[in-house]
Formats: sequence, C-alpha cells, structure tokens
Amino acid sequence: MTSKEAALDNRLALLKVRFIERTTTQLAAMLEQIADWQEGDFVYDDIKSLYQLLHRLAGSSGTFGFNQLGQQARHLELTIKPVLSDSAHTMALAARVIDADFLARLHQLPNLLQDNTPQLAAIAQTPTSVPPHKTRLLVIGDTLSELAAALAPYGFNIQYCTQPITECELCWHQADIIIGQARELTAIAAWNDTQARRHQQQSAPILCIGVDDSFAARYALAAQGANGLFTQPVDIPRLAERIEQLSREQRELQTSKVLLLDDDRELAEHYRLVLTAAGKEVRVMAHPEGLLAALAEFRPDIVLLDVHMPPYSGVTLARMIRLEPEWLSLPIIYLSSEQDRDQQISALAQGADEFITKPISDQQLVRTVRTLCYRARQVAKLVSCDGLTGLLNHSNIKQALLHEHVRVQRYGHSTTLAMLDLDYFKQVNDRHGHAAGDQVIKALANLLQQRLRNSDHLGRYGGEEFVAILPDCDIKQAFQMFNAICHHFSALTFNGKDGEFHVTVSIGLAELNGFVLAEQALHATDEALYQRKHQGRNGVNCYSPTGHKE
Ligand SMILES: Nc1nc2c(ncn2[C@@H]2O[C@H](COP(=O)(O)OP(=O)(O)OP(=O)(O)O)[C@@H](O)[C@H]2O)c(=O)[nH]1
Repeated sequence: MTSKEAALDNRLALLKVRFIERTTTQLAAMLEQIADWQEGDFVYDDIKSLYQLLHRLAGSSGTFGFNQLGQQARHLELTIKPVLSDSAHTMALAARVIDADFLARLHQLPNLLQDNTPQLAAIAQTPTSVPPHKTRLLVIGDTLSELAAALAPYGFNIQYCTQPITECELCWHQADIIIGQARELTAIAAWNDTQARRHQQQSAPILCIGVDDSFAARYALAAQGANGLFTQPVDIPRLAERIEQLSREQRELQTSKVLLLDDDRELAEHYRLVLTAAGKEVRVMAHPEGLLAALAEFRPDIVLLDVHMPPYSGVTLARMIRLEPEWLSLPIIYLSSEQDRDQQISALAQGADEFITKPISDQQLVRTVRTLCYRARQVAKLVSCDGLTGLLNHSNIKQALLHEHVRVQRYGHSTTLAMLDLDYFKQVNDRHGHAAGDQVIKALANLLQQRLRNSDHLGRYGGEEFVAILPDCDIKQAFQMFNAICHHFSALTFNGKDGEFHVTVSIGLAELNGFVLAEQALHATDEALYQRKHQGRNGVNCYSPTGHKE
C-alpha cells in the first residue's frame, strides 16, 4: 500500500468513527424520545423525525460498511412512510404499522453498529510518484524499436521493453498506453488485466501493430480488447494521433470537477475523499444558499445533488439552477436513497439528468461519476473545440486569451502568447493532397499537446494557424521551448501522394504583460510571425516594440 492509499484509508476510517458516534447518539436520543410509543402514544412530529433519521441511515450506512443497518433502516423507513402521507388517518395507521415487531427492530439498530469497528492503517513510507504530463507509452516487442524511435519527436514518454512481459511489472505501472505486436495480443492483454486487478486500476488501452488487415483478424483483435490496429509499414502520424486521442480520453476521464451538495456531512466527506482519490476535483456544500455563486466560480462538469435536505428539496434546487440559461445544459445528478421508481422519474422530469441511488459502493460511485463527467465533457467539447484537432476553436481560444489577460493584469505574472503558422502549406496540399495536409495539421496539434503543460491553452486559430497561451512562462523560456518544438516538428515524416515529406513551422511570440488590450498582444505575435516568415521560416521570433529579434 502506498502512503497515499494508506492516508486515504485512515481518513475514511476516521469518517467511519464519526459516523458511528453521530449515529449512536442520534439513535439513543430518538429511542428516548419515542419511549412512550410502547403505550401507543404516537406524536406526528416524532414519526417524521424518525422517518428522516431512518431515511438517512438507509442511504448512508452501506457506504460506511454497515449493510445490515442500512437494510434494516430501509425496511423500517418504508414501513412508516405511508403514515406521513396519510394525514387524515395518521394515528390510526400509526397504531397499525408501529407494532411490537417494528419497535423490536428499531431497538435492534444500535447493535448493528457495533460489530464493525474500523482499523486505522499504518501510513506506509513508500514515496508517491508525481503525476506526469506526458503520455507514457510502453512499447513491447523486439521488432518495434524503430517505431519507438519514430514516435519520440512527438514528446511521448516512451519505455521500450523486450524481455518477457511478465517481468515488466514496473513498466506497466508507469504506462498510459501499451503498443505491442498483434500476434502477441493474447499474452499482452492477459498480463495487462492481471496487473490492473492487482493494482486496482483500469487496464491500459492496447494498440496493435500487425500485418493482417482482414475482417477475421480485426474481429479477433476486437474480441481480445485491442483499441487499435496499425498495419506495417506504420503511418506514424496516424498512430501518434490515435495515441493522443486515447490519452485525451484518459485525461478527461480523470480530471473533472464535481460539485456535491449533501447535508449529511460524513457521507459527503466520504464521497469527496473517494472521488478525490480517483482524480476528481470535488467541491462539497452542506447548505444550498451559496449554490449559484459556487457554480459561477467553480464551474463544475457535473452537480451531484441530494434530494432530501430539509428544509430544501433537491428537486426544487435543480429547477432553480435551470432558471439560469447558463446552466441549462449542466448535468445534474440526484444522489438519493429514494428507491421508488415513480418518484425518481417525476423528480427527473423536473430538471435533472440522472438518478444515483444510495447506498452506492465506492467503486460504483467512481465509475458512475467518471462516465457522467466524460459524457458531459464530450458534449461541451463539441461546442468549444475544433473538429479536426480537438483543440479550442477560434472563439474559445480568444475567450481564453481575454481571461488570461485579466489574470495577468491582476496578478502580474509573466504570460507568453504564441502564434504558429505552418510553412508553405499551400504547396503541401497541392503536392501531397488535402488529406495529407490534414494529417500535418493534426500532427502539429498532437506534438504541441504533448510538449506544452496541461495548464497552457492551445487553440486552432485559423486553417493552418495555431495560438498558444502559456501562463507563468516568460518569453525567454517560451523561446527555448518553441525552438525545440520547431526542431522536433521538422523531424516528423509524413506520407503523401508524392512520397515522404517534411514540414516546418514558424512562430511569433509576445509577452502578454506589456499590452493594455489582449487584442494588441495578438497583433504583436502576428507581426513577429510575419518577420519570421521573411527571415526564412522554421523558427521563432519574439516581438519587441523597437523591432523584432530572434
Ligand atoms: N489540408 C488542409 N489545408 C488547409 C486547411 N485550412 C487551410 N488550409 C490551407 O492552408 C493553405 C495556406 O496557404 P497560405 O496562406 O498561402 O500560406 P502558406 O502556403 O502556408 O505559406 P506561408 O505561410 O507563407 O509559409 C491554403 O492552401 C489553405 O487551403 C485545412 O483544414 N486542411
């Protein structure tokens, strides 16, 4: 167990202790409050309080490992539920449903809390690795060394492994994507699954390199779980594009923002810890009053909303969110112990998109939230990203520029703006065809995504023009980095109608800090780029108000 996993276990165990303490106190107080029920002396408000407590326990006990308590609470909750809705005959009905068996089961509840004392784990001392920005490729097989070398200029972090895969355990742990020979897929896939189970992680996607492109071969690879087939000779830009696509999907599955609104503090904290450990950024709110401000500031990918939060109703809150046009398409997910399907459907009809029923296991929660966030991101991407490259489209990169300009003015940190333009691109299209031209555009996008930081903004500004915004990066650092990008890009080999070819890129830079308006900075990078084109292309020029220097 890593120290991170042990720390998480400890925090979950502490929450469990708090859950036991709080529930023990609440149950004791409740049993004292209703002591007179043995004599048939029912009070409506007490029945309502008991119902709310049972409802909470039915939804939360399973999460803390008290399944029996949860089931028993659910049974009792459903037994007294009709009493609350039948106001005309409340007490007569109460006398019928709250019988000796009901009371005996109720008094049993505290006992169901005692047989499961949490153990705090010792914090292991193993160091945790820093999550990398670059996509980590594991290339397996002694015939794939050339392919590994051809992928290097894209900036992937490549491990090349020739020994039997069963001896590559450490390599697996550090791989986002596996590339292997199609004929070895059975062994690679089995090893991949074993490692994933052992480390309780998702298995890594596998891209196969093979010679047989027939339907039968493809079908067999799909059945074994392959994520792609590339036949020899491998089209490297297409392979790099597929790698970038898969790693983008992985990033999107992991890094998403979740706003969780639940008045059960321990449960909400438990969910937060579990989702945070799975890579999500989670903001928890116990009271809905600041909901709209939190949405505007945190900008979540999805909202998880408890349905019962007296005196508030999650259903009404969902409708309230939808009053704002800005949040019309924000996915809202009810998180509730309501099991009645009719009630779930009528709640869904009022503004939310999905229903997650409590109790939910940690694995189910992570998987469900991951899928919902991924879907939400895909929809958002359709609106904001360029179809060919997946980068921000023209209006969204301009929007990001305005946003960063405001931040620079407020905080004063160095931020560099870059404008990139492919050289002699018309000739590329004319000589090698438009499809080959598209491959070049995608290759530059992929290379930039691998070599820039996650915090940088990257957009396709026009046909063969790109804009990058690099917060916390001064122009000298940016100059060095973009020079390396020019060098690596010119090393890529493309295949077109007229055989193999290479392309170069010209880049203009300007520091955002020096401009009152973001638009002026954009013009400055354009001027620097224009100068670069006149000085021979394939390189970087920096803007200076007194002239342009390389
Ligand atoms: N394949 C492809 N070509 C595109 C796309 N968008 C724009 N182009 C082409 O990019 C070319 C840009 O040509 P020019 O603006 O003349 O510039 P250039 O040939 O790159 O010359 P310099 O910029 O001076 O080095 C045009 O031929 C456009 O048709 C696209 O999405 N795909």
